[in-house]
Amino acid sequence: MSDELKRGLEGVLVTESELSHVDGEAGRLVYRGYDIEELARGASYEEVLYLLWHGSLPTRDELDSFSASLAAERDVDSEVLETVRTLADADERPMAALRTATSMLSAYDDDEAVESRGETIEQGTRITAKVPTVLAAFERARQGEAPVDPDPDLSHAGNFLYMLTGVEPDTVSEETFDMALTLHADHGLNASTFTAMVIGSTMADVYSGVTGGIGALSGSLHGGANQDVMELLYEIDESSKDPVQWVKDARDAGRRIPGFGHRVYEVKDPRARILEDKLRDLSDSSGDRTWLDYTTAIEAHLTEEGLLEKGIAPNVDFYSGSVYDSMGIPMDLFTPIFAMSRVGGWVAHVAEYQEDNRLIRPRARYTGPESAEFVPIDER
Ligand SMILES: CC(=O)SCCNC(=O)CCNC(=O)[C@H](O)C(C)(C)COP(=O)(O)OP(=O)(O)OC[C@H]1O[C@@H](n2cnc3c(N)ncnc32)[C@H](O)[C@@H]1OP(=O)(O)O
Ligand SMILES: O=C([O-])CC(=O)C(=O)O
Repeated sequence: MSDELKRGLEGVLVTESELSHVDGEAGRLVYRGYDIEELARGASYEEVLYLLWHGSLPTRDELDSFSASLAAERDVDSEVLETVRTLADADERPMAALRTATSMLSAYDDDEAVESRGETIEQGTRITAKVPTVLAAFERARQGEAPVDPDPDLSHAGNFLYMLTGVEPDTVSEETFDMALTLHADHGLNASTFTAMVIGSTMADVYSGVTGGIGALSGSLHGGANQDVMELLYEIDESSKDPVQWVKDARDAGRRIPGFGHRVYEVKDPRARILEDKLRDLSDSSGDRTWLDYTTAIEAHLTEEGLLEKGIAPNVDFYSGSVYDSMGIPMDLFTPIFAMSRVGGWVAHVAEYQEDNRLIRPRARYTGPESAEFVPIDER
């Protein structure tokens, strides 16, 4: 047994996976061999889910029946929606509300235990289908509006935007959102996926894994960074300072820049490249270049400062927020939207790992005293 200590499990291999490969040196991401650029531009989120869960890209017929099975599971029990409203009234943060409601969904699922890959995928299908309904209902409740029933004829992306606003989205918004879902669907053993896998490795149900995944994703070092980036951009805008000066001051004050740095990528994240292109398209068509100008100026400055040379480059969270903001989506929904996509990856990894399951249980090097004399409470 090795006594080498790897803090943060950096570089530690814990399993084999056929799902996604993050090539940190080349800045390349593939899902089951397919380049993320090609999938983002050519495949829908439903196709990507099918690929991750079933091993190959679907034919048209396979996609139609898969999409229909997902759409058929979108309805959420009224008691869960009632709780969602209570959470919105209590001003709960959207990620925390999503975590609570996802956990509650299991009470309305008759098949709680999962005993095979097929059952994991079936339960995962129900959760993946219901998460957008919960999230949209939460946002509607915050706006004092009733939830909008899901529309089974709309795509996963289109239906979410519809449930959020009550209006069918235009093609550009639907395609942009669908692309964002594809980009966020999976990413090797990131912290939230590993969390879901650890939970799955005890043979707990999928609700537990997804609930844990949402909790892990919410933090500012992980998915929470997309909201932090947007807050930073608004802070710059409201300060009326030059973005480069703002970043210089932030760096002088020892602040980390959210949306920069990654445990695996040593170069710019390929998803950030794609989202930057999308932001450019959206800015060109709206004529508002504010976020594009700020983000590109910050990136150029940090490159000049030598951060990129040190391997601290823009990650997916640096450009995603500006894209969502350009679509009129509230800032604190960015991380829940990340979760709504990543649930597909969590389910895929749990299903894959459980096929040849081994309980995940690492060790800590004990540094406390070996022997301490116990003193009863009243004598301390
Ligand atoms: C979807 C995602 O989860 S993508 C990541 C989203 N998170 C963020 O964007 C938050 C900002 N980034 C970070 O905090 C980090 O880069 C992490 C947590 C993502 C990865 O961190 P780690 O692999 O643990 O690297 P670590 O924290 O040890 O940083 C290594 C060095 O880079 C520096 N660094 C890392 N990120 C940043 C940053 N955003 N801004 C400035 N410096 C940074 C650290 O200060 C450290 O420098 P040092 O060696 O001189 O002390
Ligand atoms: O891989 C990681 O550590 C974080 C990340 O980019 C993701 O989860 O998408």
